[in-house]
Amino acid sequence: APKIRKMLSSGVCTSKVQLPGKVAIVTGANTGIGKETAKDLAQRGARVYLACRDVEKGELVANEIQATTGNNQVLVRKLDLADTKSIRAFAKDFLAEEKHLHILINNAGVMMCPYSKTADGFEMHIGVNHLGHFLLTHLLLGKLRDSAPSRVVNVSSLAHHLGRIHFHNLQGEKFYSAGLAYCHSKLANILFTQELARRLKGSGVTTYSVHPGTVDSDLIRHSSLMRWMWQLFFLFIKTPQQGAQTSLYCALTEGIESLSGSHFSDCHLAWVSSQGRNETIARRLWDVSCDLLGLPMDW
Ligand SMILES: NC(=O)c1ccc[n+]([C@@H]2O[C@H](COP(=O)([O-])OP(=O)(O)OC[C@H]3O[C@@H](n4cnc5c(N)ncnc54)[C@H](O)[C@@H]3O)[C@@H](O)[C@H]2O)c1
Repeated sequence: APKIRKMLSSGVCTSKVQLPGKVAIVTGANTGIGKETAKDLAQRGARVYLACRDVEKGELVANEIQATTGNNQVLVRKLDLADTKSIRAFAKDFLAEEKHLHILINNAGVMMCPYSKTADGFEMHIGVNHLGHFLLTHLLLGKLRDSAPSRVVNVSSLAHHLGRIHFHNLQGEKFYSAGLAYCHSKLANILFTQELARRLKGSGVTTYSVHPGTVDSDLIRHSSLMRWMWQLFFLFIKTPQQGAQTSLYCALTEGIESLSGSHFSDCHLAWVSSQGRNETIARRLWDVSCDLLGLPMDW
């Protein structure tokens, strides 16, 4: 099965780029796609911060990555994207301890979890997947600008095609479906990427959104239907290492800077839904996100 999976997975990042002296952050790096992304960046010599909710699990993974790559610059820091205090504390400590940030991979995510709220009262999918990463990027942007050329990769999903940004129901106030809440948040990742690219034009900081493929990971833990479908189609499902390739492609490949704001899948440009290409919605989502997080709108 692994051989067949390999054949079916066309997207492979073939970049030979090495990263000595470069600094990267990967959110949700203690499992799945994030762990494999962090491992590859460490293999290339970067100092990699594993930004994890569970520091103990993160330390185990950091030890494993250090042992397999021989890179001891793999560090774990606490980050709970469901709590803006934790996000601010992570950013404050990082900014104090590091001079540079070259690669930010906004990878962490929750999918189809039962209705719940973040510490700040945001619905969990939009709160963690979109608002948490929006705030994190905001807080780290100065460092990214100072370290340019630098990149922000937002891990979205093909599921964004089913997403809609309903501004009157952004937090599931009027109606809620866990499956759709995930799709909406992944659409928000794409709109954020595009608006960020527009605002960062000429700064040397570029940004990309990614669909990693359908990947065997813990993400589907909340849905027995998804687990059943994953088993049925297991030959078509990527390993986490294969799932990391498009994030790596966007973080590393030279010469894609003019494609800042674009969406990628299988290491190629990918189609985005019509809502995902709507500049008016992207601008309004930016403003609403700033409002919810108490941020200035012109960052
Ligand atoms: N697996 C797939 O088929 C698939 C498909 C499309 C998109 N994606 C996206 O890929 C990304 C990675 O998912 P994965 O498949 O590796 O799943 P995963 O569940 O293995 O990884 C998600 C990571 O996010 C972390 N996380 C969750 N809530 C967090 C919080 N509040 N604060 C900090 N970290 C938190 C988890 O601890 C975990 O490390 C997600 O953004 C997901 O939406 C996955």
